[in-house]
Amino acid sequence: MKFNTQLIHGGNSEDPTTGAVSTPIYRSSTFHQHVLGGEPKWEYSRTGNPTRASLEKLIAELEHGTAGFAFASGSAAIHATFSLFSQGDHFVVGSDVYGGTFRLINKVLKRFGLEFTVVDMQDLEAVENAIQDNTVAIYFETPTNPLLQIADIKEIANIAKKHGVKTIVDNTFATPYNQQPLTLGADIVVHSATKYLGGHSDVVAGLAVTNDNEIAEQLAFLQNSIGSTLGPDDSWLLQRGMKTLGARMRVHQENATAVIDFLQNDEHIGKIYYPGLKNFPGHDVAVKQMRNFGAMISFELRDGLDAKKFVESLQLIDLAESLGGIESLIEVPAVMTHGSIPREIRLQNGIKDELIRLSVGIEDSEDIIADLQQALKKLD
Ligand SMILES: Cc1ncc(COP(=O)(O)O)c(C=O)c1O
Ligand SMILES: N[C@@H](CCSC[C@H](N)C(=O)O)C(=O)O
Repeated sequence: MKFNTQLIHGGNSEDPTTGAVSTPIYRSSTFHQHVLGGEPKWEYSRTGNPTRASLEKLIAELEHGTAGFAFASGSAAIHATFSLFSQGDHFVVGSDVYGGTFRLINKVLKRFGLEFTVVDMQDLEAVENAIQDNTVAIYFETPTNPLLQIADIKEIANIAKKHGVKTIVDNTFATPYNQQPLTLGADIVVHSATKYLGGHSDVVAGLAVTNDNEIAEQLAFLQNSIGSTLGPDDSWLLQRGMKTLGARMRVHQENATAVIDFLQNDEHIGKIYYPGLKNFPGHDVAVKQMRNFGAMISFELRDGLDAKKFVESLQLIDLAESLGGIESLIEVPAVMTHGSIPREIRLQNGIKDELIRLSVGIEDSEDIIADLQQALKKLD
């Protein structure tokens, strides 16, 4: 089955009891057991729920994994993934990651004895040099949030394999439509499904996928033990949203291409961060490992222009934290999504105070561009 067909017919596309073509919402916390001490397929909804199971099967299929796990948020999926490891274990992590992931690592996981070395994932030599005797995994986003940096998944996974460590990729920005890290050698993929997968800014959810049976068994255990699972209503809503991922991504892409063209030719715009640009550092790797470049764009205004005035002047594009929804969203990472990273670390990693991040939606591109244009004119 090809990708778009899989989106629609994957998972448990037909309910075994009724034949319903939309997976029913099994809104039951527990399930009747016919014999005492048997091994029922369903026993309790934290352990397993048929609606959630359909979604988990679907994401496993889309990412070419063998098992998928749905969580209450992307952060919960990442937390459960790090919970595979133990006190004293060391990780090499990408220097540009979502602010909440930075916070989880520094304010939570370190307290439980996990150790981290932060590395620019574009520098393969630095990645390999950061591996220690107690390193257990390499964790990174590609493209990254918010600088859109590209890491070479295949090369990093090869380094990881050489040293007997796991590769974990946050695939939120690319989605399995644009990139499938497990096929490039990664061991675990995590998602904030709140973003493109859900696609409509109406659900907070997280997913993890692996193709390693041992990891899958442990993740199932952790998902049940920690208990940060996705409920049946949100599981249904997420799977419903995912059915149109391919169709949405095509329009996101078309619009992003038009917006990039506009930004490149507007006199108010300074540096643009977008892997589709030929002179962008990760462009060649992106061409190699992605179907297309996605619809996340970061940029700076020309020196001296007021980013706050610009984002507050937008009328169609929402000033809001999040991305990947059908509506265009804009934000200033230093103040919003990456505010939990201390300023000096943000600056060290290349996130300037005035950096602007745009999630290009699927409205008519002319309207998105007209809105950007009128807000930029206000800066004259
Ligand atoms: C790349 C990335 N990973 C993980 C997360 C965490 O996801 P969630 O907000 O669903 O917890 C986010 C955003 O929140 C993100 O942008
Ligand atoms: N205020 C929230 C930040 C949410 S950011 C959501 C998303 N990852 C994005 O990058 O837009 C928090 O502090 O957790």
